[in-house]
Amino acid sequence: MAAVDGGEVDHLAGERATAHFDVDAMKVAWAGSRHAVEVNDRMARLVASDPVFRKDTRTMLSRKELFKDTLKKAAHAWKRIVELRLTEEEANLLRLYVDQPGYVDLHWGMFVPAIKGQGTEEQQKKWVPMAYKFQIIGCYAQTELGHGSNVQGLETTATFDPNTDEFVVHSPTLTSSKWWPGGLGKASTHAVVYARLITQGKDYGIHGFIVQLRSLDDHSPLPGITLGDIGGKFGSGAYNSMDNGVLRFDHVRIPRDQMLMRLSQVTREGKYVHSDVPKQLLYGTMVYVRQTIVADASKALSRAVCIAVRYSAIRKQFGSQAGGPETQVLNYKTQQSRLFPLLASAYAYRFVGEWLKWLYTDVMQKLEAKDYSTLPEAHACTAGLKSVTTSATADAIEECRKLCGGHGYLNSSGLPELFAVYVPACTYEGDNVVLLLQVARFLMKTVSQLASGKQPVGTTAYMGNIQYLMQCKSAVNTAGDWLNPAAIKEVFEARALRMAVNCAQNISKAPSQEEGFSELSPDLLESAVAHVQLIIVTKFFEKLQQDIIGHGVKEQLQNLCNIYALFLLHKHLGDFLSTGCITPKQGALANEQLGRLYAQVRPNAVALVDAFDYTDHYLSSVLGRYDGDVYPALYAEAWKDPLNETVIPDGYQEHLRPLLKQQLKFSRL
Ligand SMILES: CCCCCCCC/C=C\CCCC(=O)SCCNC(=O)CCNC(=O)[C@H](O)C(C)(C)COP(=O)(O)OP(=O)(O)OC[C@H]1O[C@@H](n2cnc3c(N)ncnc32)[C@H](O)[C@@H]1OP(=O)(O)O
Ligand SMILES: Cc1cc2nc3c(=O)[nH]c(=O)nc-3n(C[C@H](O)[C@H](O)[C@H](O)COP(=O)(O)OP(=O)(O)OC[C@H]3O[C@@H](n4cnc5c(N)ncnc54)[C@H](O)[C@@H]3O)c2cc1C
Repeated sequence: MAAVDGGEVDHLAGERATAHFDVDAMKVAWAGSRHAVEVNDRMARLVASDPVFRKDTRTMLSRKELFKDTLKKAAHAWKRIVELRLTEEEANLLRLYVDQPGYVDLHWGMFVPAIKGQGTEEQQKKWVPMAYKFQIIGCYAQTELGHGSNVQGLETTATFDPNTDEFVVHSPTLTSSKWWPGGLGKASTHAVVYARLITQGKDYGIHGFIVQLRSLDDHSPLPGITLGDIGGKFGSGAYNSMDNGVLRFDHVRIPRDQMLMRLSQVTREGKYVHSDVPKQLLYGTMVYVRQTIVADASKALSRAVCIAVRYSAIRKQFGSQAGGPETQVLNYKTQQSRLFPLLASAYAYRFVGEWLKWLYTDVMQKLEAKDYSTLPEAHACTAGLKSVTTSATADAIEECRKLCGGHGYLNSSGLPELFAVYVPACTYEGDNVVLLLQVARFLMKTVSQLASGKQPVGTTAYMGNIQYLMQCKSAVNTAGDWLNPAAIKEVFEARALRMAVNCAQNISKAPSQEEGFSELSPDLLESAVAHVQLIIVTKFFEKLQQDIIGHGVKEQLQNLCNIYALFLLHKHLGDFLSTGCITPKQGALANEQLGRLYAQVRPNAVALVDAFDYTDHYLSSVLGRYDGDVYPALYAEAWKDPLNETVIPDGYQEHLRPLLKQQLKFSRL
């Protein structure tokens, strides 16, 4: 029996009516422009209305069915992109709303950018058009079974043979097997492979090579190549749609011109020539993707928050007096204090992601003009923001699941799958701890340069104010004083600088810089987090300085910005107190102010998540439905489970009936 009574429409109408701001204008602030709202909306609806892109039974598919479904969706998406002559912007959004990890993510997200970033113009002319037309499918094969974080430790070799003008690509050990590349397992025909370049008997370290893996006629692996999928991953559905792969080379020959030669070259004679560019540009594709991952964090977090806010407005528990209505769980202060900082974080990550995109574009333009001065900062910002936003988002999705009580644990809530898909973001594209240590290294370098009088710039410019920031005391006297951006910025700057200087001083006491860094690494992580949080807070304040249009929009964003900053202050109170930036009393005032801000957000909460403008298809959650008609949807969804296809379950005859009918009795009974 699967029938349910029909629900009423828009159970959240009352919530929407209490909003104090123009939701359409907030959509523009969130998306970045009116054009962005329009194109997002159009692509989301295009996907939602196409039956091929349905995903409501995804978690019930077997791995093989899921993978085939992913191939079907990718091919259909491509067909629609071509038929409708979509622009690159539209095509990217269409893929985003299809919302199923697959080989295309790595093809467009890493294979093409690697060739564009590290290939010569000639190589780009040859390979990029084929990739753009899907005549070849590519992946990014860097990580190996034995080494991922330590890129310099990769073992795969590419040895130049001057007799044939070829490289011989080889996997010398089991641990040198490529392991993890998405799209490699079953779909890719080509890969950008990272391997140690050996020529004239010398090892020149890691370089990129384009290697064909599979026949373009029948998709079979080429001679000398062993490859396959690495196996099932965390969660049902989720990232199992992706064919993360294993790859081994047995002396596979490729032409010399398939080494990506923009940064360094091997001549016909086998001479190694390095161009006049920093060798770290080899890591350029990772920097590019880390930047996109920050924007993705706000997407994933806002989805989870949208589900949790809408459901919390529908769900009622306790508080009924004499048969009166129960209390919406969103009215509980504990629910607000857990949920609203996540709502604020979604907005914060959205705006810092926007800024990071700008920074990345700016750095790329400078690189074109052979100005490499901003590369270290770009690396530190992308690494740090990738790390902080993905860790917080993964935790936040799990918190949203708990905020939805028992129903959050159902696949139909959308939250388990969202978590399972999202959580590897803390590991891929650089383990979050490894990346934070890169930020710490950058900070220690900056601190050491302060002594020599070098003025720090960009996101470390605040460190130049060292005389003041090392000794300042917050002047906050009332809870309301914490609404002053200057008061917040000052304590975040002082905390970050003091933590960095403390680390630098303690490192200098160690026998060597290296030993000191290693010994102090847990503190260095916290110092890096403090610096990155300062960046996020600062960029939110800077966003508020921009021209923000629409009734009440700026006020809402101000509230969210203050919540984001004061929530961090409350969470990391120990840092602020131990560095002497604030007093315990000031910490308590910040908390008092937070409570007031939550009360101001409460009537706007549903409208603030509506501003994300997500379709029900994209949210994929019975709890997060736009109309709030949760219970009939939950009820109907249960009946779709394969277990409910029959009234009597498979296995009854073999295992249940004999048990129920058994004559044997325990002697003691
Ligand atoms: C719209 C498109 C979206 C597509 C998104 C698709 C998503 C699909 C999902 C998943 C894809 C996942 C793909 C992957 O995971 S690919 C593999 C990623 N692997 C890693 O990230 C490895 C991490 N490790 C490293 O990056 C490096 O090994 C390292 C940790 C940085 C250390 O490198 P190394 O040993 O060479 O260097 P040092 O620490 O000694 O540093 C030397 C100096 O170089 C500077 N540096 C390091 N990295 C960079 C960089 N990227 N850019 C610029 N500069 C860099 C470092 O700061 C040192 O500088 P110094 O001045 O101190 O000498
Ligand atoms: C879903 C998914 C998709 C992926 N896709 C791709 C892909 O398309 N292409 C590709 O090439 N790779 C891919 N990867 C691989 C990914 O980039 C690596 O797994 C990642 O870089 C982490 O490296 P690792 O696995 O070697 O972790 P490890 O470095 O082995 O990490 C293990 C632990 O050691 C710690 N650790 C490591 N080094 C240090 C240090 N110096 N100091 C302190 N702690 C340390 C880490 O913090 C972690 O806790 C993917 C991985 C996943 C999970």
